[in-house]
Amino acid sequence: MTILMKAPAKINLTLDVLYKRTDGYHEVEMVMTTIDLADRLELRPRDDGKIVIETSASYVPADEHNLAYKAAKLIQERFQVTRGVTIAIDKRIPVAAGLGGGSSDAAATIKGLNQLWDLGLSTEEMAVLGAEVGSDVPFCIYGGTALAKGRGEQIIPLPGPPPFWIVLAKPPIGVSTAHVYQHLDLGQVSERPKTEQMIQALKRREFSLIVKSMGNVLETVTLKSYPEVQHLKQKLAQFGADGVLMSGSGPTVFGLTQKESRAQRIYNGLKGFCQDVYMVRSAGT
Ligand SMILES: C[C@@](CO)(OP(=O)(O)O)[C@H](O)COP(=O)(O)OP(=O)(O)OC[C@H]1O[C@@H](n2ccc(N)nc2=O)[C@H](O)[C@@H]1O
Ligand SMILES: Nc1ncnc2c1ncn2[C@@H]1O[C@H](COP(=O)(O)OP(=O)(O)O)[C@@H](O)[C@H]1O
Repeated sequence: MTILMKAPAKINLTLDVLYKRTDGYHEVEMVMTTIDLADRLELRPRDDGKIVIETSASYVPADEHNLAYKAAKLIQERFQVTRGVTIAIDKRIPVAAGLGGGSSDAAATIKGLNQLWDLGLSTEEMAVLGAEVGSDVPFCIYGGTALAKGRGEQIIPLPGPPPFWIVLAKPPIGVSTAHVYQHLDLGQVSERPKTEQMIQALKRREFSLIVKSMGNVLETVTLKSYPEVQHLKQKLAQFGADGVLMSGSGPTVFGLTQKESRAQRIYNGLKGFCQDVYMVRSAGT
């Protein structure tokens, strides 16, 4: 039996950091939603007990550093599984971009192996396992739209937003999440995202209020280090995006609009300034 899984990317509609914890992580409050840009995973059973990663992208590790490998290894050990698996990853989500691609591959692996190895795990149990692989993995297990708290692993599902288009632009740099958190100075943050207002906006399915509530405190680090990220934000706004923000630790920025024709105009405009531009639908319902 071969299992096929879709591993979608996320964007952060809000990302607030409350304080730095004694364990080195940061206490966060963030609203995340799934978008229609996804890696494809094929999970093929192996009799030799090995975990083998095959990937189309040369810049993604094909060894034990791959988050899908880590997820499979964790499950093998935790449930004393003697069977192996080949995980073929068709990489479509930009890497080290703030879109959670690796986390989503790990989540898809956990869900896929739950089927392939008949583990009978609930969503909650899979999310707890996922948190051992990375802070964003539990959200990817649930998918949809959710408030994430703690270091990101505590998931409170939220109603999905009304449909909208997202234009993503990724400058040709990779940003390390650890580096961005390390250099965050909460004293420098003057504007916080309106998390509670975002939750209300989602409950009321009010696009204009969603746009007004967006914010990401990690922009204070990434925009300072990489002026091109700020430049792309300005271009997204200039070409007509209603809400513009950096996703996660960056460097990908996104613009939202409800009109397909406007999204197309923004996409065409951005193409003149940036090689990596995507136009996708929201998928967080
Ligand atoms: C910033 C966010 C927003 O969604 O996403 P990305 O930009 O990576 O997509 C997440 O908080 C990223 O989650 P994830 O990428 O899973 O992080 P992890 O692997 O758990 O941690 C990587 C490193 O980031 C720092 N870290 C992460 C989460 C957190 N709440 N506080 C932290 O300080 C720690 O230094 C940690 O060693
Ligand atoms: N399956 C995977 N897909 C992408 N990157 C991966 C994967 N496994 C491990 N990585 C590593 O994780 C790092 C972060 O990748 P990614 O999850 O794409 O970042 P982000 O969460 O910022 O979008 C990269 O430097 C990459 O080398």
